[in-house]
Amino acid sequence: MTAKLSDAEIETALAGVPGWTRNGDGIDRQYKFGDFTHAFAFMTRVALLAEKADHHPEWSNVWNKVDVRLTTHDAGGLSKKDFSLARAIDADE
Ligand SMILES: C[C@H](O)[C@H](O)[C@H]1CNC2=NC(N)=NC(=O)C2=N1
Repeated sequence: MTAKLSDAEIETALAGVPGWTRNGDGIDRQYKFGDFTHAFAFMTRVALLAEKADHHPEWSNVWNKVDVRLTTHDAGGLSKKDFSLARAIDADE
């Protein structure tokens, strides 16, 4: 079982993922690209990172924008896995 982080732990972890915003039990970030194909290529890369981590985003895509939300369903809130995947996504940009 993945441990749910406390508010204090979340605040500390947020410092390591600039650009992400906490909203309730998740963290959110919007990515904008030059066009749809670049947005979709990003989604493909993230899909591979998610599979490798066995931790998957809640996300939507409209043309050149991708809205990503990370939360841990098994924990019912934010866990270390969310911040780890956020860092992996941003390291891959
Ligand atoms: C069985 C599988 O390992 C689990 O369902 C994984 C898959 N990906 C997941 N992704 C996210 N965001 N939260 C989870 O709790 C989760 N659990």
